[in-house]
Amino acid sequence: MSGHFSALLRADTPAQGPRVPVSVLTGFLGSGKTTLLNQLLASPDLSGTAVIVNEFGEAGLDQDLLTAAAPDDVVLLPNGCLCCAVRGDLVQALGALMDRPGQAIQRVVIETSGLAEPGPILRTLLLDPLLSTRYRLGTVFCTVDAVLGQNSLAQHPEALAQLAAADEVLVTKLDLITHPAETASLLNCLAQLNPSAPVRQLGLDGVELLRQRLLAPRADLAPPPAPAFYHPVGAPTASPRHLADVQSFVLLRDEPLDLDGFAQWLDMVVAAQGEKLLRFKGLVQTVQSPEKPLVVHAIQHLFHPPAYLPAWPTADHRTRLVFITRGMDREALESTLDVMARPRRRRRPT
Ligand SMILES: Nc1nc2c(ncn2[C@@H]2O[C@H](COP(=O)(O)OP(=O)(O)OP(=O)(O)O)[C@@H](O)[C@H]2O)c(=O)[nH]1
Repeated sequence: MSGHFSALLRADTPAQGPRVPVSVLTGFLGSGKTTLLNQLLASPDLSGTAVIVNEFGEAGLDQDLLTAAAPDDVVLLPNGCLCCAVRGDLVQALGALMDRPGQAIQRVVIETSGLAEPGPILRTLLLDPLLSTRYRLGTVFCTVDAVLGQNSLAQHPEALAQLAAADEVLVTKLDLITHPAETASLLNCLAQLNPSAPVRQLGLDGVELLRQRLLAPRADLAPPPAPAFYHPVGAPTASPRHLADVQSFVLLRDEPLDLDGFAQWLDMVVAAQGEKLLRFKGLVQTVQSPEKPLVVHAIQHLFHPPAYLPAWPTADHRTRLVFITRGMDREALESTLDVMARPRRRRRPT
């Protein structure tokens, strides 16, 4: 039986056992969601946690970067933003998780895309007749980057919507702040924009606190009335209005890239078009270390230190460079990458 009517019929059946909490981890592009989840999932007492990862773009990398999770416990919903194109997929994924054989799911964490507006996702979780008999909303966490967060809130309405939806705000990357005064203005801004959400400045104890919240989420709540930023029930929600000028694409390369050439190319890209770059992440196969993928992250114009994974997470060893941009020229990126990062041929001695 499938379809809307049968879903409603099944929803009349009393729920079997307690409902599984679904926490939502949102936060703007590159604010540290995957990093945080990896730290959390390394904890043995969080086994039984299923993770639904949504990425904006044609090819996600987060499932490969979530190294601490058991592969079967990660469901990837690529190619869109959970609040728009793939909401039906979310309902389906949650349904399938509940029905799957093996160890029962204890909790679910949804990592939204960094461009998702969480309101419609929360509405789906709370109001979908089938889901609400089996799942309940846990905590909505929002990560905010201590360095770039204030700028993102000012520039990107998606970041504001994410903050507004949060039950708890998690400030990440405090280690990159040299003077505590630098965060004062951000904290003030967060308190004004969402006064009801406690702000946690994430250090090691912050992750521990989060672990506790996932193990013992708040009590089973009746669905609250829809806040103003939710779409009214029945209204069309599929229009990705906020994403109209955002493009995502992935550059794939079968051949290993020259590391120095790749680094120069990336520097050039950021120098020339950095203001159009929202997010870049890549798994790179280099000529110098083909067996270990180099993980590269840039958030807007800011690079994080690149790191090598000990091994490729899957059999796919191709270089994958994921861009999320507002108006970057893909063709120019493709052609300059090929010129600058092409493996250098050794000259034969004459
Ligand atoms: N120094 C520092 N770097 C961090 C911290 N948290 C995350 N990062 C780095 O920030 C970059 C982006 O982190 P991710 O965890 O991928 O961010 P994300 O929010 O999942 O990114 P999207 O999925 O693209 O939205 C990576 O290079 C991380 O290593 C932190 O607390 N301190």
